[in-house]
Amino acid sequence: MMSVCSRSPLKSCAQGQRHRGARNSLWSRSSSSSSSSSSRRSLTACAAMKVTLLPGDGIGPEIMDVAVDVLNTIATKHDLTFDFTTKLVGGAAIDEHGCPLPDDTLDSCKASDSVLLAAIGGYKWDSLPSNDKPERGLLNLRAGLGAFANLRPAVVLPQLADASTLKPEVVSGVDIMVVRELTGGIYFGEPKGFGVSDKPGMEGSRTGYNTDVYCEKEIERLARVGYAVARKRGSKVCSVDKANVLEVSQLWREVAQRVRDEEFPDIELSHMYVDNAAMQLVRNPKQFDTMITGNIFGDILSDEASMICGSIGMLPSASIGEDGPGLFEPIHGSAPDIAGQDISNPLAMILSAAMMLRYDLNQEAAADQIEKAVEKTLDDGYRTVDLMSEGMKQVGCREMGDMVLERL
Ligand SMILES: NC(=O)C1=CN([C@@H]2O[C@H](COP(=O)(O)OP(=O)(O)OC[C@H]3O[C@@H](n4cnc5c(N)ncnc54)[C@H](O)[C@@H]3O)[C@@H](O)[C@H]2O)C=CC1
Ligand SMILES: CC(C)CC(=O)C(=O)O
Ligand SMILES: [Mg+2]
Repeated sequence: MMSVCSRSPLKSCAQGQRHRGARNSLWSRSSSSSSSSSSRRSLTACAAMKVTLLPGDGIGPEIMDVAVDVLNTIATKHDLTFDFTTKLVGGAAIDEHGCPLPDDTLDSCKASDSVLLAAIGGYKWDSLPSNDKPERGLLNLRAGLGAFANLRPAVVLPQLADASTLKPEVVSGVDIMVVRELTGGIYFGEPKGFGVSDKPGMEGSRTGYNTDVYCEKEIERLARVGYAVARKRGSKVCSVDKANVLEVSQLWREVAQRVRDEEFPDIELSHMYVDNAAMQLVRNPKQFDTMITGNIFGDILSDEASMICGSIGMLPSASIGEDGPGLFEPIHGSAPDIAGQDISNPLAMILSAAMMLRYDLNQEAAADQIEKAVEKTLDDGYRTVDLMSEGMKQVGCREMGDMVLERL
């Protein structure tokens, strides 16, 4: 059975012994499996794995609770020890400390082997100035950890081929890895702000502006991750940009092509404009293997890809840099519209914990076991409301978590 995110592109460390910089060398390995020497080494008992937990806002705390239960259960089965520290981020941190990313939170994350985040944001904080919003806390966390590459696997599990709004024959077998640049582009570019227009005919009208900017080094390092990831998959990469209009995309395309030509000649590379990519994802998603793209395009395309898989509540992600702990989070937000009702889907959160075990903590077997338990739960017909279809058994967030725990 295909596992949700089993084709690990990167591995870094044994339990409690982070190997700084190890990811880079491992990116170029041609294969990874649970019998690799690094995985075997990880099975020997060693120090506790320090993990900072960031439940955040909205549905964040309820899905985090479930994921922590899963991690605690898997720890007993694999003789692992977690040292969890829970910290505030986003709206919860604003309410308590007046800022969305307190130093104490970032310091804890940096001192950890890995970071697990649920989601941030909510209506309550929507009218704050941009730099004070929960979302800025998340962006600064990603930047603070140097987590520039965001891996978002969009895999259609056979159990959920009919859960998508698209036809089963269109989505069955889809297995896409979106590699999104995460610490640059328009979410970070300067100048940004509000002003007054001097455009002819619009003089005096308020303006809002942002800057989409990438330097060559940012594109190069993201492209390298994308190609290395692709090597462990179908060796086929589609780089998505808007080079027919944007200078920043023209540079993106040129650099992506150069890195491929100079360092990854075995990779089949194509380029696609983002508007076409959005359309092609719905028309024929199976044409894609690995996509590399900038921050905003990857944000949007991965939400679109999630619906190919049945629900945004299914997609986990790993955000990684050259060094330091990775950040693992579902791709969805805090879903304030359903928060506090115990109806959210915790599977993306659980699968993010599995990605953390595999990518950051080198616990391949434990990650496999969690993913299999998720698939078995779906096999047995349990569905949260976002995935619900005729003949299935509807469960809430907590109960879905319990079903996964029973199958671990
Ligand atoms: N990484 C993060 O923490 C992110 C935070 N946000 C923030 O989240 C807040 C809400 O943003 P939206 O645009 O509504 O995006 P969202 O992803 O929170 O929700 C979009 C839709 O999907 C549903 N949904 C999301 N996750 C679900 C789950 N696990 N189970 C079932 N249904 C789920 C929601 O109920 C909603 O109808 C905003 O404040 C936004 O800035 C948005 C995206 C990512
Ligand atoms: C703060 C946002 C950029 C979060 C988001 O939508 C995402 O990372 O998917
Ligand atoms: Mg998003």
